[in-house]
Amino acid sequence: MKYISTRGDKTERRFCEILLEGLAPDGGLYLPVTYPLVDAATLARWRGLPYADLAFEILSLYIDDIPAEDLCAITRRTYTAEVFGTAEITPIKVLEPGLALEALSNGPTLAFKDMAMQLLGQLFEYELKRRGETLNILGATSGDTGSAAEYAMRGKEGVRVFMLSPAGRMSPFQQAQMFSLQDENIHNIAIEGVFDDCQDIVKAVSNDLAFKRQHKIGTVNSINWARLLAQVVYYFAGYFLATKDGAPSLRSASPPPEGAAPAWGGPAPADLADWPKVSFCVPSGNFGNVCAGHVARMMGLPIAHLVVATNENDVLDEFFRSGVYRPRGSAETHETSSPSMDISKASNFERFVFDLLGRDGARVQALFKTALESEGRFEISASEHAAIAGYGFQSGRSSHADRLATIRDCKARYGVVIDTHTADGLKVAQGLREPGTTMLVLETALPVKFAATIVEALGEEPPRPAHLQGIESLPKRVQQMPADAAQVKRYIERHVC
Ligand SMILES: N[C@@H](CCOP(=O)(O)O)C(=O)O
Repeated sequence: MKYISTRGDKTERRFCEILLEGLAPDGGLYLPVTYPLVDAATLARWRGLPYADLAFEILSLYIDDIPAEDLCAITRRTYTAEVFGTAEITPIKVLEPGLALEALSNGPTLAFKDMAMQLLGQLFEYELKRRGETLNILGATSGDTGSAAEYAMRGKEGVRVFMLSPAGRMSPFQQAQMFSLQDENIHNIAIEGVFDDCQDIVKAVSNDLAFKRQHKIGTVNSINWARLLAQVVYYFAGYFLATKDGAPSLRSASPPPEGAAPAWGGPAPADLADWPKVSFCVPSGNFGNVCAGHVARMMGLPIAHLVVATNENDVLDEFFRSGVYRPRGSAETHETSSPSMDISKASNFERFVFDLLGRDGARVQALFKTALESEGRFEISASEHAAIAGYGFQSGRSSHADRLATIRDCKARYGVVIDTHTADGLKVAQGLREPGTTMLVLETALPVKFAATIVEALGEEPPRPAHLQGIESLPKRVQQMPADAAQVKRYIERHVC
């Protein structure tokens, strides 16, 4: 499989190249030239696989520059019951018939980010060793990516992490998870600003190609295709678990009708037409998680709807309702009780718009660079807006009051305590359920990461794993600085060999 940029550079690159490169040189994001389509026979075969082997099958469709036996060993090393708590890796918790949570937060840092980051740690280590190179990872986090990346990369040979986070805006638990790490190769930088300022710095540094090459800068955010690819796997796993008892009889595979699909993939092959459909509701900030669902759907996984759930920072909900994309500035970005989604410029949104606009890189460049820089907004045409329905997207927003009510209701009705982001997802999902279609809400994190809001909702502390007792009082290792890419670059220069 080869990869191209969303901004018009059609140079085709291979997986390991873009794994280390992150952002494309023209400032765009990488996507595969086509989405490989799965048919009924393939889905039927995959249904019974352990998670690690399912990951291997899916990754193999996109990675042709790592030998199969090495890739298989990597996925088997990554997705183990020891690391993710259960043999299923992403079990589902049925709340009531037709409504379930997909548990994604049983990894080392108690958030769904571990699902991809543990794999990235293995892939980086493998590829760097093979090349005899080192990598300096520059990342941005609103709370969960940072700790997942640091836990996955700590102690890894040849890898250093520089993680930018918005000063004072993450929960005390999230800050403690990151800042208590004392490893030499981990650098925490608290930026005086919001997450978008951190992400802008990552992009500014990555777009300085001379600096990027000289200091071997890579990224672990979902702007890196490898992150998304790893996340595609749990849509398939969730689908199989949700349809375990309702699998249809299988027919022999037949190719999709000619002309039914755009050149880069989708819709589902005809032989999947009578497979049950599942909808996914995805709490969304940087649009990476739900963009992985878009990729799964383009591959033919029978997904009815991909529901984008935002918090009070509702730029994406506004876009899906109106066709207007108007990212907010720092002053307009609300500090909420689901802080990991306090994001107003969702990076991966560009990937979806690239597909929506017929993969017209020049148009994407005109919208995401020219229009956003000059006018701070863009609007797609009415027919383009109407076309969104064909991609299965729906959206909704949640507020602090909704979050509290949903956490209380979920505990009272189902005996399940959920975190604030998952509550945003469940709230939006409840408003968009359809009879006969199971809705899976993707769990974002465990409630202990946002204890103050859980106490506000339920009057009780959420359960905390024994090894994380007292984490907030450990010594902290963090450097604070203004939102200034030049200062971050100087810091990196001083700390790389
Ligand atoms: N919600 C994220 C923000 C970064 O998103 P990513 O998926 O691009 O890494 C966080 O918790 O840090």
